[in-house]
Amino acid sequence: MTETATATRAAALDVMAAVLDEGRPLDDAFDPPTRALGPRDRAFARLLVATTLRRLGRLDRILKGFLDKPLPKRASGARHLLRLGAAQMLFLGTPAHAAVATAVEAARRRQLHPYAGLINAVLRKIAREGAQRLAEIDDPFADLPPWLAQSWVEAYGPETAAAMARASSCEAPLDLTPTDGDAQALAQLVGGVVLPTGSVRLKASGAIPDLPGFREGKWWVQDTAAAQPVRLAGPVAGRRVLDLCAAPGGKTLQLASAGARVVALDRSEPRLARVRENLDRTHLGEAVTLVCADATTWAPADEALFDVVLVDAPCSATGTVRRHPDAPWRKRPGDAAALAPTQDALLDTAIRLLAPGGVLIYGVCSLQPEEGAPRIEAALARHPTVRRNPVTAGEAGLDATMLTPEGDVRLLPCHLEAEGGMDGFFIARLVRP
Ligand SMILES: C[S@@+](CC[C@H](N)C(=O)[O-])C[C@H]1O[C@@H](n2cnc3c(N)ncnc32)[C@H](O)[C@@H]1O
Repeated sequence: MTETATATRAAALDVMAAVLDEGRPLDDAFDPPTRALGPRDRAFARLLVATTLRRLGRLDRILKGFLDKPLPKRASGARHLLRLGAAQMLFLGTPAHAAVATAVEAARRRQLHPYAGLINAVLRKIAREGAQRLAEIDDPFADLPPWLAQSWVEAYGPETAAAMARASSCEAPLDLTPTDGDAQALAQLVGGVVLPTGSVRLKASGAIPDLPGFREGKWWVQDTAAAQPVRLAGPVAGRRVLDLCAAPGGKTLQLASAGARVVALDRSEPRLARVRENLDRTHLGEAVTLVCADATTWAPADEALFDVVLVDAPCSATGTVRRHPDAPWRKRPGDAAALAPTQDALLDTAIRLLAPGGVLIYGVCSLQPEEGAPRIEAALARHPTVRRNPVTAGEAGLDATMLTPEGDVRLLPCHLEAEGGMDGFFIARLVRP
């Protein structure tokens, strides 16, 4: 077994521990343990951890069946190595002898000697019988924490929730938004397809900066669901637009590229720096003023109101599980409800700063019902100056299955299933007559 193969598994183990034991987001946790690996090993470590997290429920069920008694809490390192080893054999096609040997070596390297024998024995059993056990798991919700699955079943019904769960466990394709608005030309340039919703989709991609047109700023990465809020704002050219939660800037770029004069506000300075980078790369910075402030208390110095206000609110982000497979395991049942006061306060600011005749778009990349329609109902009750402006089928390529009876947009991971799905998103459109 090569030294680098063991180092890659040991690094993957460290990332798993940071995510599952310390609750750190995968994107933050990945870099430090894997920095010393070469690009290929790093890519494999990422694939391995992401696959293990995506299939965690199934892997744990299978492992449980091969353990005589549950592993103690202090053995979490051994548990992660078992999960990683099983994921390699059952989902990544790694030969059994390699998966077992590297797991045992990685255990020794991380001072988990007492568990080396157990890891060896359990992974050998999985090599023999794991595929059969996997085939026997007939549960679409197997890879979601039970509270999350339950919340989807209650909100959407068992059939839709099952389709959402299945779609959420697939890797997300790469969606691009063209800087000049010409999706057909961009699809040709990158070898992608234009979705009914207007984004360009790539089924497979290498490193993003190596794709054609990236360095020239011809596009940015944006899931097609995340591109819908701005598409529903109507014509914005020449209009004064406030993007209240702007970073990292996907929607600010859309607004600027459509000719709006944008104030892009976010409370996080480091995240605003990413908006600046994106604006520089796409040459769209001239039309945008960046503001670092808490949106719930902010007012513009000139006190002028805005024609369009966008609230892409912080949320539990359960609609983005496809690209953040760590998220379900780091979230807790009360997370969505805990964000309601912030979402309400952001809506209050948006309505306070909306000019007569103006449009307000509220969006969250969440599938949790409490972050969607109830926030809008509560805002409408607090502010009789605004009303809903229902979205209709056909707008921005959305079909009737993507709309609620009230005219809000409810995008699900299983929408556009044949094309590879989309993130979950809730969008509401309000106007101040
Ligand atoms: C969902 S993200 C926005 C994504 C962004 N609109 C895009 O399309 O790339 C939510 C953002 O809200 C910001 N945020 C959260 N609370 C805020 C507040 N009280 N004031 C301003 N920004 C806030 C976060 O820093 C985060 O960048």
